[in-house]
Amino acid sequence: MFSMAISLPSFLLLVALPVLALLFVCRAINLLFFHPLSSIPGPWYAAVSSLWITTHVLRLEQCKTIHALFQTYGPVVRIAPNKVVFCDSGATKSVYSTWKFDKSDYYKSLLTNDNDHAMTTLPHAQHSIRRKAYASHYTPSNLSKLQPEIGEVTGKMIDTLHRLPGHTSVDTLALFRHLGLDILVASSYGFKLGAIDKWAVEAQDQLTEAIGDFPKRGLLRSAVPKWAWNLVCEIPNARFRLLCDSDKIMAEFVCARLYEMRATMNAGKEPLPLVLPTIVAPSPSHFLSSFPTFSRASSRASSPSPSCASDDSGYCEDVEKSYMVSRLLNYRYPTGETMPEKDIISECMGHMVAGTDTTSISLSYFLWELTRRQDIVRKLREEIDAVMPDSAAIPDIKVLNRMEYLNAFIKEGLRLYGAVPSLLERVVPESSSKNFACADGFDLMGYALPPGTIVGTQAWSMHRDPAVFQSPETFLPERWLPSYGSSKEDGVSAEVVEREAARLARMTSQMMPFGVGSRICGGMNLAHLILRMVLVSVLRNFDVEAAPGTDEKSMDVRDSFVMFPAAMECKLIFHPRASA
Ligand code: HEM
Repeated sequence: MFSMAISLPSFLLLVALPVLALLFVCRAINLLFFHPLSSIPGPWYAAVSSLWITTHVLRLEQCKTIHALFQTYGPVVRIAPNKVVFCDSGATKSVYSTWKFDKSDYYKSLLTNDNDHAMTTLPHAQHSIRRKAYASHYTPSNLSKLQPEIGEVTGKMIDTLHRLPGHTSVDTLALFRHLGLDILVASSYGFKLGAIDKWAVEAQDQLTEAIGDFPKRGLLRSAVPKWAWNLVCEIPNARFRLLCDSDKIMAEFVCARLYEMRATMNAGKEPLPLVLPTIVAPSPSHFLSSFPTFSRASSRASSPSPSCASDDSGYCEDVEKSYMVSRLLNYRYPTGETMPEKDIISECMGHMVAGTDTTSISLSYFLWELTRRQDIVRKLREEIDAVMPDSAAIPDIKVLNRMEYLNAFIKEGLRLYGAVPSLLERVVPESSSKNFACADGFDLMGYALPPGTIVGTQAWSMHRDPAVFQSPETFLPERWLPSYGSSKEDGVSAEVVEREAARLARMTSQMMPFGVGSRICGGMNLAHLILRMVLVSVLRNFDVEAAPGTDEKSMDVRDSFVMFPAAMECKLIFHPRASA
C-alpha cells in the first residue's frame, strides 16, 4: 500500500531533505563552535552563512550594517563564515602597510576590458610592478604642470553655470562626472573631450555615459552566469545595449588616444599638450589667464638636477610635464619588455573609472553640506576671497595647499563623505608566503586568523570612531585646526602644543579616505587638486542652494564600494554670488 501511495521522486526528496538539513546543521555547528574563527564575536547567523551580509550588500547598505556591528560587538567582528572585519588603526597598519596582504577576489569585479589594472591586480608583488608604471604621473610636480588643463576645464564649467537661466537646478553628480572626465582625459592624454560643453547643451557624451554605466554593468555581469552574458547583451533595448557596451566604448576611446600618442612619439615629436577639440567650444574661458600658458620651451628648459622645493610638498619646478599614456608607452617591466597594449588600455580605463565618480560624489556631498552651513561658507570665503581677487583666476596649487581652513574643510569632508567608505578586503596569506611568516596565522588584535581568511576595515567606521573623533557625526572643519582642542586659558605652552599635535596625529592616523598602505589611491594627489580647484572656483563665484527635494532623505548614503545618494542625484542651484 505504502509503495503505491508515494512516488519514487517524492520518496527521494523525503530522504534527501532531512539529510541536507542534517548536513547544514552539522556545518553550522562546526562553523559556530569548532571553526578557527568561532571565538570571534558577531551574530550567529553571519557565522553560518554569507547570505545575511550578501543581502545587506544587495540592499546597498553594507557600510552602515558593519558599523552597527562594531557598535554592538566591539572592534573585531565575524561577518561571514570566512570574513572578519575590524576597526582599529594598529590593525589597519598591520594588514595594509606592514604585511601588505593581497587583495581579495572581490576586486576582479572591477576588471576593465576583461583585463587587470593596478586596482584589480591582487598579489602585492605584481601590483607594485604595475604601480611603478603610472605612479610618477600623479606626483605633485607633474600635476602642477597640468594645472592649465585642469584650470581650463574648471573655468569652462564655471562659465557654463554662469550662463544657466536663474534658479536652474543642476544634478551635480552628472555635472562633476562630466568635469572629472574632461580633467582626466586632458591630464592623461592631452586631449580635449568637451564633455562639459556637451553637458551644457544637454547632448549625450557616450564616454561619460559609459563611465556612469560601468559599475552597473559590473553588478549585472556578476549576477549573470558567464555563458548567458552574450545573450543578455542581445536584449533589444538601446539603453541596455549601451550599458552592456560601456566597457567597449571606454576601451575604444583609450585605444584611439594610445595610437595618437604613439604616432606622435614615433614621429619624434614630444606629446603635444592638447589635441584638437572634438566639438566646437563655447566662448573661451578667461580662467586660463591665471596660469602660465604651456610652452614647450619653458618645460624643456630643465637643469640636470631638478630644483625641488625645500619643504615636503614634493614640487620640483624643472620636472618635465608628461601625460599618462606616454609614460605607460615608455614603461618597461623588470624583464625589459614594454607594457603590452592590452595592459596600457586597461590601466588607463581603470583610472578613468576610479577617478571620475569618486571626485564627483565627494564634491556633490561637500556642496550639499555647505548649503546647510553658512557659518562654514563664510569662513571659507574669507580665505578664498583673500587669495582670489579675480573670480576667474584660480590660485596656484602651492597657494591652495597653504589655505588652512579650506584644507581643514576638505579633510572633514573626506572624513564624512569620502567616496569610498567601504570594506577594503584583503586575504590572510599562507604562513610560508614571502611577505609573511607567522605559523599560527595572523594575530588580529588577539584573534588568530588562519590563511585564506578575508579581513578588512572600512573608512566609514574608522572615520566615525568616537574615541578619536569627538561628536563623530558633526561636520566640524575646526577639529583639524591645530588650536581647536585648546582654550584661551591654556595659552600656547609647549604642553598645549604637544597635546594638540598628538590629537591631530591620532585623527590623521585613523583617516583612510583614499585607502591605506601600498594600495593607497594612486590618484590621491590629483583628487586633492581637483577638490581644491573646484571648491574655490564654485564658492568664489556662486551661492549654492539645495533644490527642492534635495534633503537628508534624498542624500542618505548608499554604498556599493563607492557611495552615492539614495536619490542617485544631487540637485543644487547655483546663484551668481552677489558680492563677487
Ligand atoms: C575623492 C576622490 C577619490 C577617492 C575617495 C578615492 C579612493 C580610493 C581608494 C579608497 C582606493 C583604494 C582601494 C583599495 O585599497 O582597495 C583607490 C584606489 C585607486 N584610485 Fe582613487 N580615489 C579618488 C580619486 C581618484 C582619482 C582622481 C584617480 C585618478 C585618476 C584615482 C585612481 C585610483 C587608482 C589608480 C587606484 C588603484 C591604486 C593601486 O592599487 O595602485 N582615484 N582610490
